[in-house]
Amino acid sequence: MTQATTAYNAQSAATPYNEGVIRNFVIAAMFWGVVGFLAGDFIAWQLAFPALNLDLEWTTFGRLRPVHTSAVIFAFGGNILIGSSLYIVQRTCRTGLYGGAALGNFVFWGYQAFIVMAALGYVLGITQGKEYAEPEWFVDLWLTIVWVAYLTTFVGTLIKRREPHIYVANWFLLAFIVTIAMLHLGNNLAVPVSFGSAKSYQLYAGVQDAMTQWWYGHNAVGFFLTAGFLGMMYYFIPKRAERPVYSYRLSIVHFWALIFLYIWAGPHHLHYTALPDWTQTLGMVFSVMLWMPSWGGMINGIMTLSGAWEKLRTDPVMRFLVTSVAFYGMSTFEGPMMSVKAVNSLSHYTDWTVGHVHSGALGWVAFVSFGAMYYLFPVLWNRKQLYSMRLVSYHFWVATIGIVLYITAMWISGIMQGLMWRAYDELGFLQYSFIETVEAMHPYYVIRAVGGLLFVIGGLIMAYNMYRTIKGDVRTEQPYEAPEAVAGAQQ
Ligand code: HEM
Ligand code: HEM
Ligand SMILES: [Cu+2]
Repeated sequence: MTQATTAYNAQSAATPYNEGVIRNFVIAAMFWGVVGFLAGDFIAWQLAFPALNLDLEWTTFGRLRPVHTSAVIFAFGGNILIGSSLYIVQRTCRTGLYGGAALGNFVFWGYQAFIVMAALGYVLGITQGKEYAEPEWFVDLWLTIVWVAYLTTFVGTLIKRREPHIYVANWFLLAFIVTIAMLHLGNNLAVPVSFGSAKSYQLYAGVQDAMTQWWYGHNAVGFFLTAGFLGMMYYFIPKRAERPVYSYRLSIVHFWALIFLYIWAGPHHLHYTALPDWTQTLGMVFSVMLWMPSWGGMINGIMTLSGAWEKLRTDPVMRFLVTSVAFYGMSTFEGPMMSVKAVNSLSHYTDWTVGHVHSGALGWVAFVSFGAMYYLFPVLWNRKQLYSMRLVSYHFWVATIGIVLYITAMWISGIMQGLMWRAYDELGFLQYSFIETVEAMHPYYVIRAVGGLLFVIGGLIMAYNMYRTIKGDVRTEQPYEAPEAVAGAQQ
């Protein structure tokens, strides 16, 4: 350990960081992660074998699908985002949480209550039917209160910082918090039928409603699934690699470019709909431009490792972090390509979209979270090291194979689906009936579900490793037995 880090640790030991709250968020992320992955794999098997709908209204694909998407995005992703943002803001500002444990715990329990209310609602059929914004008005109101508390504790901590500079990770995290608040309010303007009723109607109608919904949906990707996780990347990769960010200037340039461009790209979800054509073209153009700042982020993340590439071999936690950035690069190349109208006319409504989603969701969002969580376990529970580096490595490979199976199956089935839908015979009739295209998907749905199963198994390996680390156990193993570089990086 260098002298500088020793000095830093001595100082941080004297600073009252609130870590109990962070520990809760990390445990919750692990728990909801496993729940969300299981739900995802279950609906994947349902698509392959419809009998698994069990003929009960509560267990149909239609009701369980939003349980999956909300569990992985808001419960798993949300908990690790809020948890690590409150960790990062304290460390980089060298001060404790504004509002202390009381406000932090309110945010924690309030957020869990939101998740439970949302999920129960879906299973019971209470939904406003907007993708990624399914919860009804009363759940939305509750989330608004919790989110304001979250914003308060984050900004309050920034304001009372003891470090003059606001580190760039906090810029991304603040952009995430503020923009999600704006999207949530804008997209959920609805009037309940009565105060006793769970049902509400949107203020907008028709194409305005669609545009508002995809302004929201697209920017939920941009600010929940991207900006927030970039904040995590900017903290955990340099920490774990023990090197500074490759280019601080690039981080600032791509920050402003990203937030400016993302907001305009929503119409790429509504190509060839009733949306005015110029709006679709605008969305397409901004999406293609978005490729550049996205790759700026990727380059910055990966190049931070320059001079320390051997860590990819020696440190499986680093492997998670860097692979996640590579997947980020891949999905942000695929996205702009799919935004081009000619490509979208083939990909839209097909499994290609689902494959794109999961290369971003599994490869980027989940992997960067896994890396951050493996970093945090020993730090938050005051352990010298993880229980087992070997298990981290197994998790990495099992999950990576799972992702590859998932996205390659979806590329093939998606493109096949698109081509079959547009195939005409020599008389000008459609060559395939819809059910024939559904039958053709079957083998790929099985492959995807097997890939998903591997991803779930990886999650369970991680949960076990976490449990043993918290208990304070250390597994005797080679070659990862407390290598000095790795143990040092965990301080
Ligand atoms: C075990 C891992 C996973 C499996 C097996 C899985 C499976 C599925 C399935 C079968 C669907 C429905 C696709 C359809 O309607 O045709 C879906 C949708 C979705 N999943 Fe996952 N998923 C997994 C993990 C994740 C994670 C970790 C995230 C996010 C962080 C995620 C985000 C989504 C989203 C956003 C959708 C909606 C996609 C769309 O509407 O195009 N999934 N998932
Ligand atoms: C430059 C970046 C990106 C662009 C331009 C982009 C573009 C697109 C396009 C064109 C679609 C298909 C719309 C359709 O035909 O219905 C799509 C869907 C989607 N993308 Fe991306 N994408 C990008 C990055 C990402 C990343 C990094 C993630 C995940 C972390 C992601 C998550 C999603 C989701 C969840 C959907 C499905 C929405 C739905 O229909 O439910 N995207 N994206
Ligand atoms: Cu989009």
